[in-house]
Amino acid sequence: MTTTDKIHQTLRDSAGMRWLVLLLLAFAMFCSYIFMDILSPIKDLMQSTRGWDSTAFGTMQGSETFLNVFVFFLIFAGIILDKMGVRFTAILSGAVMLVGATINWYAVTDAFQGSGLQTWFTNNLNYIPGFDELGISPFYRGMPASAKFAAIGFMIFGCGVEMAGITVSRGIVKWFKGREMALAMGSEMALARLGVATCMIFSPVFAKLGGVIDVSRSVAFGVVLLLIALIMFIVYFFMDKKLDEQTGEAEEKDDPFKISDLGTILSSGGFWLVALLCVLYYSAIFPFQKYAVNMLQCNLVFKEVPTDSFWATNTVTILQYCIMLVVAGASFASNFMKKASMKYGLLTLAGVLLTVFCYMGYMRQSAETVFAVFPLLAVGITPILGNYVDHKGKAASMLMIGSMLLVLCHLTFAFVLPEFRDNAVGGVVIAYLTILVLGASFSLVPASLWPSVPKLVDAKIIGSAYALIFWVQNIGLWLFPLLIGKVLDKTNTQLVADLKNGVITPEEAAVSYDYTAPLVMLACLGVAALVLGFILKVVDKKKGLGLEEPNIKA
Ligand SMILES: NCCCC[C@H](NC(=O)[C@@H](N)CC(=O)O)C(=O)O
Repeated sequence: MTTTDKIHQTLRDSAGMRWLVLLLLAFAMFCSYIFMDILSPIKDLMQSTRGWDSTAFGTMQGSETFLNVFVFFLIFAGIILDKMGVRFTAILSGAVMLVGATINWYAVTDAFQGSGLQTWFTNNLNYIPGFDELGISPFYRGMPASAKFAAIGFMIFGCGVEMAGITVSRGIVKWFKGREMALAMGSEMALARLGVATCMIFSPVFAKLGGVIDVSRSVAFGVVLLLIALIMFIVYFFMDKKLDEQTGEAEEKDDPFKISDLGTILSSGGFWLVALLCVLYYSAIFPFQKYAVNMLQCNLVFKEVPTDSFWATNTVTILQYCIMLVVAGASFASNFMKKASMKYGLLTLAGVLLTVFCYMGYMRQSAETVFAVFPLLAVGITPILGNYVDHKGKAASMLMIGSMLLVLCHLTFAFVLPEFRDNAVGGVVIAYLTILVLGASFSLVPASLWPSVPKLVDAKIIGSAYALIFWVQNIGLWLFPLLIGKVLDKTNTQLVADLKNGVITPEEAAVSYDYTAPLVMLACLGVAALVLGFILKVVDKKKGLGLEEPNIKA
């Protein structure tokens, strides 16, 4: 390297620095995905210790998207990102997440119980005029005070986490465009999936620590992680500042963002195709994730598992988590291996571990351990597929294949799985295979969708473009969990009546739903996503959008 080359080298040109930046951003997202689902695995404890029934729990969980969707916070977040730049917005989003999470934590502590605040919330904030009539209010009369206050915190956290999501995406584009951008995004998403698995395993552990139940400990664990996320964003701030000093390109000053830029995004046909594909695809995945364990309970017969000791209940799950870490590491490492034999060796190891993983889930035989395989494939293959997009392209084709697999999986859950209800082995095997294929689909689409956005809009307005896509997507993420619940009740009228009349117990009813109709509804979303994927491929070919082109041109 000559002296001149050295002078022109920026932080971004150093692979080590680039990947350090990715680690900072991805770890912050890992922490925020943990908080996002921190209460999901302890729904039962929220009911027994804080009196949150399913409606209170669901309403509190749903509050996350409220400000983003109905108060258009995500749109403002995009504008802030494009006006103020990545590093300012990263710190702002980290701080907003932390404030929201702290309120959420205080709401579930013992200190809140019996406080003046609890009395006030019990008597006030029963509805939001206008929203209540539409059935979209995050509060209702009779909602426990702690759930109302927690919902306020979760709403604020929701603004921060989605703002962080678009900021991290734009940060990755800034540091990796023209380099390993899809691999970087894939690795970031793989770590986010690991975050979901982490909270599923560790949240109950913290809540039950030392044999004394305290749900606020789980939330406190999440708050501490969000503090670490903020520190990660602060470190990122200084690295990003240094980069701008080196390149002399202050993104937010050189070519300031104007509101009219939003019109430019909205008038792009390619952008709309990707945004609609995103809402259709993610609406068939994230909302399904909330019901998947119950769907398996309703379609398979599981043997009783001892719950008397922590280790009897959790050993297999913790081992599965360790395997997941190894698979993630092997997948990530395989992208950097120069020798093909090493690469295949690591992939074979991942395959063997995957088999062990499935076998343990089968031995443990519970819906949660069977479904635990879902993030595993996504963790393992998202970085590999990202690497493929970087070097070979084919993003539009991957979107189509991913949507096709999604349809196939939902139809298998709807029509094939129920046929194996009395066949313990056959049912579990079909469930595993279908969940694995669904996990592959959940790698194909995200790994190709997000890195395609920078090819459709100008770099200056990429933050607003991501924000608009997230906003459209959030509408689906709010609507479909609600619709699945309503369709379930409407298509299981006998069950609902029997439960009401006391013919069956709530425990029996909970595992006896017929999921055919909601699953067909989700498969229809997949068909619509497939059609859009096909149109996108045709448009890409006609207009030369470059979606099938690799990110790294030799
Ligand atoms: N760099 C990729 C960013 C998108 C990742 C994507 N997450 C979302 O779309 C979130 N808006 C989801 C949510 O709000 O729950 C993902 O695949 O996880």
